[in-house]
Amino acid sequence: MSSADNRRIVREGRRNGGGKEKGFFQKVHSPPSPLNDSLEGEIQAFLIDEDQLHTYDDLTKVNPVTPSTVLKCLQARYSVKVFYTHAGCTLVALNPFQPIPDLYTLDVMKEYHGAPQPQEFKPHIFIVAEEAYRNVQGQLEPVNQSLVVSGESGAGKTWTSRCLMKYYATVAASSSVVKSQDTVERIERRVLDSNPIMEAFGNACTLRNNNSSRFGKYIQLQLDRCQLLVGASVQTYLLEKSRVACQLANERNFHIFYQMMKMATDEQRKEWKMPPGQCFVWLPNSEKTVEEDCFHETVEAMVHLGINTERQRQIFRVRYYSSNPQNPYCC
Ligand SMILES: Nc1ncnc2c1ncn2[C@@H]1O[C@H](COP(=O)(O)OP(=O)(O)OP(=O)(O)O)[C@@H](O)[C@H]1O
Repeated sequence: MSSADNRRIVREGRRNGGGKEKGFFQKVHSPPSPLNDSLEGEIQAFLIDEDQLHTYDDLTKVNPVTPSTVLKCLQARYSVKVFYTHAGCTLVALNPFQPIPDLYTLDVMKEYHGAPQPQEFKPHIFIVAEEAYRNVQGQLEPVNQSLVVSGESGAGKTWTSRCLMKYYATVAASSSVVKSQDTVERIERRVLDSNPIMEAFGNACTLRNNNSSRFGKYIQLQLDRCQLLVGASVQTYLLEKSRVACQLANERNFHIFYQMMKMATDEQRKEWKMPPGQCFVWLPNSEKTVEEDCFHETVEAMVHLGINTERQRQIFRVRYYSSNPQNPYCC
């Protein structure tokens, strides 16, 4: 998918614990008028049927469309563990903040991919993925597709992007094309392996999110005329470089530094001049263990992406200015 001939937007939402107190539902203050009275009446009439609110799988069907009716519907859906809702051509995804294993299995992917009309299934990120995939095959010429994933920090954008990449790495893979089987498999693997690398070098633990992306990314997946994945590229932008030198209290530097510090072999420590137990002022909160402190996974992904040992050594080499006995970077 690339430039914007056809765009769908996935909007991510954090659920703030809900409730008016936290601004999830905000009352609109406006002077009383007959029009406002009748709108208020319509809203009340709509909301009275509380048991039905979760059944609205498209927010355009909500009537009247107001912040309170829309948010009440989303809240009702969330409370029955339904996390996706259409809003016309946009999909609203709420973050469940817990694993929902059955929602993203291979079988579910196959179901959406194989369905004659996937949009008739219940709202899911795989509907968006599948529609874009089908739209690539234009009537005359292939048509580029774009998916925009937006939302506040912690809303689930990284998660959703991973889901989309997994989906395409699965459905755009071919088991029937013998000639390029190896290549295709390698490309799928590489597409997925780009995630742990980008997250190790570009994500950090923040107050809002243990695995917060500190950069934006534009991922391009390239398909051939048979709709098979043949290439991918990632452009990154606006990396929060200042985090290397300076982090907010209770936040951390980029994951990669902690991964190196915690998981390096004796040989690597020697080479990187990083004795065990040494701590650095610019690597605060290293005692906090996050799931992402996984150096082996990063290195394995680098190998799959063709980054050889010598290149890895260049990347990981730590510059250590030992000439200054009062080195400000160590504590
Ligand atoms: N659909 C989901 N199912 C289970 N967990 C989810 C889902 N969406 C998000 N999460 C979890 O919520 C947390 C925050 O999600 P994520 O890192 O994707 O947010 P983000 O929008 O990319 O944030 P940031 O802008 O800070 O990078 C992660 O721990 C992620 O695993």
